[in-house]
Amino acid sequence: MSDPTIKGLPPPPTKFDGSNFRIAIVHARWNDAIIKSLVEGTINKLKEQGVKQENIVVKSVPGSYELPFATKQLIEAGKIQSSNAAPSMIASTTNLLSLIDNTTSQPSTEKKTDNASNSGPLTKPFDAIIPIGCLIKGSTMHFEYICDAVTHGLMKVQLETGTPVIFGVLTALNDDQALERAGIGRTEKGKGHNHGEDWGLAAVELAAQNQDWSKGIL
Ligand SMILES: Nc1c(NC[C@H](O)[C@H](O)[C@H](O)CO)[nH]c(=O)[nH]c1=O
Ligand SMILES: CC(=O)[C@@H](O)COP(=O)(O)O
Repeated sequence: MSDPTIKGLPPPPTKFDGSNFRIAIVHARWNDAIIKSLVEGTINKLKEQGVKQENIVVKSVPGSYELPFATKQLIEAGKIQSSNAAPSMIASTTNLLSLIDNTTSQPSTEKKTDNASNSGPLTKPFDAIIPIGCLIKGSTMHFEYICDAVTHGLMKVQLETGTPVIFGVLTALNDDQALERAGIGRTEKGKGHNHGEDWGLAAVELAAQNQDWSKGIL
C-alpha cells in the first residue's frame, strides 16, 4: 500500500450534508464478490454523510459495458418521477444488496413525495449517480476496449446531463489488484482500501457543490 499522504484521497475540505440528497447506484454483476464489497463500502460512506437509506436507489446490469446506458436512463427516470408525470418507476431488480444484511434496496411501490414534511423516499431528480463495475484483464483486447468505451461513455453522460456521475469502475490487470481496491485483498499487502468509500464521498461532495453551481452560487 503506497503512502496515503502521497497517493490517495485526503479528507474533504468541508463536511458535506447528504441528508437531502437522492443518490442512485447502478452496479454490474460481473466479479460479484468484488462488486458486493464495493457497493457496501459506497453505501456505508453515503450513510455516514447523512444520505438516508430510502434515498439510495440501487439497480444492477450484467456488466460494465451496460453502465453508461443505465446511468443515462436512471438520470432521465429520476427527472420523470420528479415531474410527477409517471407513477414511481422504481421497479425491483435483482441486485447484490439483497445479500447484504440490514440493507434493503427494494423501496416500496406506493407513491412518495419529495415534500420535506412527509416521510418516505424522495422522488426528486438524482443528485448524483455512482456506476460501479470491475473489469479484470483477460487474455484478449476485450478489456481495453470495454474500459475505454465505459470511461468515455460515463464522462459523456455526466457532461450531457449535468448530473454528477462518479467513476466507480475498477480496471484491474489481475484479481489481486481488484480485491485490494475492494478492501478484500488476500496477499501479503493486506486487505487494501475499499475504493467504494471514496466514491461515496465524491458523490455527496459533487451533489452539494453542483447544487450551488446550478443556482449560480460560487
Ligand atoms: N469481462 C468483464 C465484463 N464483460 C461483459 C461486458 O461488460 C458486457 O456485459 C457484455 O459484453 C455484454 O454487453 N464485464 C465486467 O463488468 N467485468 C469484466 O471483467
Ligand atoms: C474484461 C474482459 O472482458 C475480460 O475479462 C474478458 O477476458 P478475455 O479477454 O480472456 O476474453
